[in-house]
Formats: sequence, structure tokens, C-alpha cells
Amino acid sequence: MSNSELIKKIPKAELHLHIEGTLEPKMVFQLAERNNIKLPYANAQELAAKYNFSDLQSFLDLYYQATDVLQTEQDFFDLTWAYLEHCAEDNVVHCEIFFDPQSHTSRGVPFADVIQGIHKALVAGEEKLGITSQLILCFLRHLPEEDALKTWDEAQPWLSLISGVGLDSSERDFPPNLFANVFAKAKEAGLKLVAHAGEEGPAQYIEQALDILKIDRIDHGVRITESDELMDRVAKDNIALTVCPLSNVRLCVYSQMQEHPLLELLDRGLRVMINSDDPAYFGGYMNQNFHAVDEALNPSKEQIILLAKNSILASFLTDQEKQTWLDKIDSVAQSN
Ligand SMILES: Nc1ncnc2[nH]cnc12
Ligand SMILES: [Zn+2]
Repeated sequence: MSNSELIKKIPKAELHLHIEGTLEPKMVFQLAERNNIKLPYANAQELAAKYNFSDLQSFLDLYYQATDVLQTEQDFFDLTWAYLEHCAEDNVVHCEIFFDPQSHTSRGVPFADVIQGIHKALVAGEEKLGITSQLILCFLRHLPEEDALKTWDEAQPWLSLISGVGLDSSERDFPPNLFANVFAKAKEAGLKLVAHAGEEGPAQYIEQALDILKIDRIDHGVRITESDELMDRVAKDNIALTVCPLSNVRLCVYSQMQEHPLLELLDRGLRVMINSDDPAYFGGYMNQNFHAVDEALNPSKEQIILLAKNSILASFLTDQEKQTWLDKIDSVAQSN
């Protein structure tokens, strides 16, 4: 089997995916029309032509602007359903999805509409496509912790639909320790904890996220390469890094995919896997990320299999569910 076939056939989980980052230019225009919103672009091509980013902030400015078209429960349902169809195509069998409630509630969209739209699509995804999922509420770190605490209060009636909390948005100058209180509350409530750290920010932010926020999994984390000591610690403790190769290149963390440290991290024993982050903006969904890595870094079959296994191992599935998928991965890997 070629690497390309293996990538298509192998079951995998996606653990780093912002649902708002799946809003394709075409859907921006469809929703703008449905919701009577005037956009500052003539058409979807003109909007897509702006997707030329110099860093994280240049992307976030456009990303938050585009989310304005998401207004109703139906919009959130349609957005999530479209993503699940991509999962089905790419053999993503389980996904753990981020959503940013503050970017919607700040515009007057009720929290209930956001979460119910997403949740109903996830339920339909399991029924109709056999894809399992979990939901992770992300706090926006460019806003004060007070705002995150208000969002945490708003989330209380919906905690049964949420598996974890995360931390995203502008990383530089917004270290994890600013969010110690809200993460402590989420931990107390028994939720899983994740945080973007070491995407653009320094390796110390990864350390803070582990030591102060007590996170279970690191999002991005690629700047861990700056600290041998931290790499050893994270490998020893089996803390996973949800790496996003196309995102890192499109946001200029690396100037080209050939420079990406994914395989070095994997060979060093870190639990890394491939994710798409904001696929509508960065050039592709799960398998496009795998193919880009395959082309630039020339991984072995064993490395591709390990990346898929790590996606399952680092997920918040039960041990039994994990074992079922690991066995399926082995059987696909052994079939020629
Ligand atoms: N790559 C990313 N980093 C931080 N915040 C984000 N929000 C959406 N995508 C993000
Ligand atoms: Zn992200």
C-alpha cells in the first residue's frame, strides 16, 4: 500500500479543530445572504484571496470578522454538519471540537443557540455517519479572565454537553497564568483541560499551562523544541501535543513544511499527531494535512501508523474505545 492509500484508509481522530475555522468562504456568503448581512467583499473568491497571513493575529482578525455571519442555531448546525462530512471523507472516526462562545455571545447570539446547533449536528453525525465527538469550550485569551469567568457561568446549564475547556486566540503577551482561576473551576467540575501553548509563544508558556492550569493536553506546543528538558518531561509524562502542520506553515511559524519538527518530535517519543486547526483558512482538512506532511517530510509507514494511533491514544475516549480503534488501525495497516 502506498503512503497515500494508507493515509486515506487509516482511521484517525481529530483533536484540534476550531469549528469556526471550518467556515468556508462559500458558506460565509450563503449565511450572509440568509441573515441579511452585507459583506465587505464582492464574492467568496475575493474573500479567499485575503487568506494570506503573516502571523496568528493577521489570521485571527479575519477569522473573527467572518464569524459575524453565524447568527442562528441553524447556522451552527450547518457549519458543524459540513465539517462532519469532511470527517467522513477523511476517515476521521472521532473528533474533539473547540468552539469560542465569547466570539458569538459578544455579538448578542445566545450561548444556547451556539451550543445546541453544534450539539445537534454532532448527535446527527454519530447517528448518520458513525462519527463520535466531544465538545471543548475555549476561552479567548485576548479578553480578561473576568470575561472567561462570565462565560464559565453561562456554560453551567450545558456542562453535560461539554467534555473540556481550552484556551485560544492571540498567544503573545497573554500567558496561561492569566487564566488560573477559570481553569481551576473547570478542573473542580471534573472537565478535561487543554490550552494552546507554544504555537507562537515561548516554551515557558507550555510549562505554565502544565504547572499552573494543570492541562491534560497541549494544543500546538511546537516551540517545545526550544527546551530539551521540557521535551523529556512531556515525553515521560505522556502529555500529548495536538500538532497542526498546515496551520503552522500558513501562519509562518515555519517558512515551509520541510522545516516542520513533527517527525523529530515523534521520533523523540512525544505523543504527537496531525490536526487541521482551521481547515477553511489553512489549505485543508485532516487528510490534506497528512498528504502535505507526506510530501514534505517523507514519513515511513510506521510513522504514519504511529501518528494515527497517537490521535486515538491522546483522545478523551475511554480505554476500551481506544483499544477498539487501535485494533482497527492495526488491521488496516496489515491489509495490503
Ligand atoms: N491557531 C489558533 N491559535 C490560537 N487561536 C486560534 N483560534 C483559532 N485558531 C487558532
Ligand atoms: Zn487552534
